[in-house]
Amino acid sequence: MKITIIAVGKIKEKYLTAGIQEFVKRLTPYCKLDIVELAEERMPDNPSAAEKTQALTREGERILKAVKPSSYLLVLDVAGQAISSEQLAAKFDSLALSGQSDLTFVIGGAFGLSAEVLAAAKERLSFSKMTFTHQMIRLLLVEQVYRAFKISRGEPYHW
Ligand SMILES: C[S@@+](CC[C@H](N)C(=O)[O-])C[C@H]1O[C@@H](n2cnc3c(N)ncnc32)[C@H](O)[C@@H]1O
Repeated sequence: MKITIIAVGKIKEKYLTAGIQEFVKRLTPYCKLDIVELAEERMPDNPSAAEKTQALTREGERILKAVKPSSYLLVLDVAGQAISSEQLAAKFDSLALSGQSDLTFVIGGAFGLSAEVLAAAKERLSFSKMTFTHQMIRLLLVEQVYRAFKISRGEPYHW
């Protein structure tokens, strides 16, 4: 399976970089994983609602350009659908069975994702009702992708 994570913004915390790298390494036998990091749009201090929307729209255009049209697009969105790790594993399996082995996950920046990106997604996934930083959610995502492969293969992990 080929998995691409498109993420807006850099990881600045060393402890998160180390955690993400660990799961990227662990995922090597299970999938080909690419992380595409896009720059955050510049925003004035205390942006107005219109300035935020404009910046999100520009960011969204760059995100959508980076998504391969044939890839199955899942976006991470606080207001999306909450699913279990087992359901994520089952989703990977059913997509692979249906011939879809190219998935793209998108993580938004500090102000979230544009309406266009949300509308383009096949699925909007929520990791809980709580909001995480874009840096933290990247670690959570790679761990959940790893967990999904372990579940799907019936391999031991910290259940
Ligand atoms: C700091 S959050 C953006 C918060 C923004 N106010 C919003 O409502 O989208 C940055 C990105 O992290 C991801 N994210 C943060 N918390 C999440 C959660 N609980 N579930 C899914 N994605 C989350 C989303 O992709 C979001 O665009």
